Amino acid sequence: MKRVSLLGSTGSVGTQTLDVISRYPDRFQVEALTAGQNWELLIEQANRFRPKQVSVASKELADKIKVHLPSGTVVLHGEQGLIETAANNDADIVVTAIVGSQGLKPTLAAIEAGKHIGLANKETLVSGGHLVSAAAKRNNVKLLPVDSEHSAIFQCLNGESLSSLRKIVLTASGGSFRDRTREELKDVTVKEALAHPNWSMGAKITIDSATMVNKGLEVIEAHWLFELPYDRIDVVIHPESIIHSFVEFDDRSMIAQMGLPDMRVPIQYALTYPERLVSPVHSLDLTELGKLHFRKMDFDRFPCLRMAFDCGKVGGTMTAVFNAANEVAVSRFVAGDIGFLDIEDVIESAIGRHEAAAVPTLEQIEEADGWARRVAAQYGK
Ligand SMILES: NC(=O)C1=CN([C@@H]2O[C@H](COP(=O)(O)OP(=O)(O)OC[C@H]3O[C@@H](n4cnc5c(N)ncnc54)[C@H](OP(=O)(O)O)[C@@H]3O)[C@@H](O)[C@H]2O)C=CC1
Ligand SMILES: CC(=O)[C@@H](O)[C@H](O)COP(=O)(O)O
Ligand SMILES: [Mn+2]
Repeated sequence: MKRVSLLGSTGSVGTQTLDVISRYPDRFQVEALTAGQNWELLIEQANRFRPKQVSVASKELADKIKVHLPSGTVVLHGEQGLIETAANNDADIVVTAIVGSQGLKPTLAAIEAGKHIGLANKETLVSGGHLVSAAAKRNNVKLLPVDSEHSAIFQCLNGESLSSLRKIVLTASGGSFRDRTREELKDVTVKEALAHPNWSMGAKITIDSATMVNKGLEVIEAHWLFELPYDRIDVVIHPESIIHSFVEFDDRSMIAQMGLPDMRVPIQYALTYPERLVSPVHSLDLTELGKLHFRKMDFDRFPCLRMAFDCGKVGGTMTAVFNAANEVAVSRFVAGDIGFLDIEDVIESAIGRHEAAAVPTLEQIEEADGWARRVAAQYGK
């Protein structure tokens, strides 16, 4: 029986993780669940999966839900609640399905407590990749990728010698606006940005996909997960999201992982690795599909991806600044406060003014993150 703590159980990855878990009641036990604001769904989940701990964003919400939970379920809240549910229980694996750099501290706490990580929260590695990577090694903890591209690469590298790996190639759908020119992006709406062509996901990552920030975060995530320099990480546009990523070896063999775009596949693989269990996801019929398409990445059309590569190469606190500025910019865009193209200007204004600290401590990362949030909040005011 594998015991699972799930941070962000009410979100897109969180609910799909519970869907996977519910199909294998003899294999999984839910140890802890956490939500932000969606207390009603959390109550439903807690009564179904009977975790020992739950956590919500605030004390107010914790007080509100107490009476609706199974007896014996401990209710926590805030940052400390996330850290407790990540580290202070009997979980074997913590699935980080929470959004944003707030995932960093609980992830580090889980690793220090010796728990394996099913890593969906890419912002964690973008903000503090070197800390997470070092802690995982020190504690002999596995970082099992949930992000579809990284799961794909992880699967392609199964049993392979990393010394003969030439490069990895992340595929990018191009997001909601992939066929629009920059001129046509000026007045796009939040509703249009939220209409991803292939994946149904939370709002923040869907906007990130449209700006290509998502691929930028994924490049940095891949740098830490697979310990590769940035010049051995490529990105190509693949509009169908059928090939989830691929790798090339020294002998020029390429191995790709493919399947219909459904997050339950990488989620399940992270939970059951190295086993492969039956999944409810439909088979991919390549004859029905007929063709797959690939295009060179256009860094002028998608400047956020160029910025992500540049920040990754600078390293230190620069990637945390990139991430934090983007988080604020996306919230402001969704709130109708700035336009779609302002997102890249917000990021540029923060990274352009930041003096990166190399090999930062957690405190330095938090400081840089907070600074970038203030700069991004002030943009245009
Ligand atoms: N969705 C996808 O298919 C994929 C997502 N990812 C990554 O996985 C992560 C989650 O994405 P996704 O599921 O789409 O996001 P969602 O927005 O759907 O879900 C986010 C989750 O985080 C919780 N949360 C938000 N703020 C807080 C807070 N202050 N305190 C505690 N919990 C909080 C939300 O709670 P509530 O809703 O209750 O407020 C919710 O459970 C992201 O890092 C994303 O980049 C990676 C690959 C694919
Ligand atoms: C499902 C998943 O892993 C997302 O990160 C997805 O890949 C977004 O797609 P694009 O960023 O390629 O549009
Ligand atoms: Mn992805």
